[in-house]
Amino acid sequence: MTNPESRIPNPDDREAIISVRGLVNRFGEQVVHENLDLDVMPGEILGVVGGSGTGKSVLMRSILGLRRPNAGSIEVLGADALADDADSRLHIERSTGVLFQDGALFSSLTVGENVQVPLKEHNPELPDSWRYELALLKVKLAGLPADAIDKLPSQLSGGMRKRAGLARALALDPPLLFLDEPTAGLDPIGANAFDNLIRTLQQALGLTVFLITHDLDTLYAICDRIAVLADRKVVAVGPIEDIERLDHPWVREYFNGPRGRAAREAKVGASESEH
Ligand SMILES: Nc1ncnc2c1ncn2[C@@H]1O[C@H](COP(=O)(O)OP(=O)(O)OP(=O)(O)O)[C@@H](O)[C@H]1O
Repeated sequence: MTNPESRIPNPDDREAIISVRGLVNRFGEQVVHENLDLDVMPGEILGVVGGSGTGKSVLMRSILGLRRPNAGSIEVLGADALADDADSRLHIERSTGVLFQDGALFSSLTVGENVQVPLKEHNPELPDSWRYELALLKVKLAGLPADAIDKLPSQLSGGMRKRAGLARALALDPPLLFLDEPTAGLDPIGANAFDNLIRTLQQALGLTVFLITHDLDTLYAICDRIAVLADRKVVAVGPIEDIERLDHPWVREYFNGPRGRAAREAKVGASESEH
């Protein structure tokens, strides 16, 4: 019999920071998720991939409590994400930052005012000058120049708008960050810079990141594990080396197509030049 005290800790024994069990999501006749299970581990960047319409955004919305699933359970940081009580909702809201695909900034507010929205909502007691300073810190953390704080979203480039959205997502210092296709619409250099920013912030702030993407370069460059959505559930989760060998039709086509090969070769080239 194994003495429990002599067991060597296994990283997989860590408790999940997000735990989804038996998730079902339906829209009328359309079944998007059927008994979907997923664990997100603390401190990881989990890349969530899958064909168009496989339910990546619906999964994220369910975890965030923005959509009530038809069945299943979801725990976020130990709280029941589907509970109706205000305390659980507040706990999850305060612990999660979200960057939606289009940045979802208020177009009539400056970048600084956008970043201050969650601060005003959750820390109304803070003096205005402190809120401004905190917003400035987040703007700089997101890699924007300080003068971007007084600009309107329409005065920024697409890449800068994403960074402004990221600054707002970080406003409350959440341990959990959700990113929906963060590099979509960015040119390759901008996308690469954004990947590096996410990795740097994740390491510096100890974030756990749930990242929906179609971008193979992002998967190879910064994701610790990949979750594949197909056939209405998560068909596999693991490091990319394991996922790319998976015998599943969508996975074969995705990872072994010309883009998959190019991303893999770029990763190999990058690790060789590091040594
Ligand atoms: N509010 C809604 N009402 C009806 N159907 C919906 C709703 N939201 C999502 N769906 C459907 O659920 C399915 C999954 O949508 P979802 O946006 O999660 O896909 P996705 O994997 O994120 O796709 P993509 O990669 O194209 O962004 C789609 O077929 C979509 O049409």
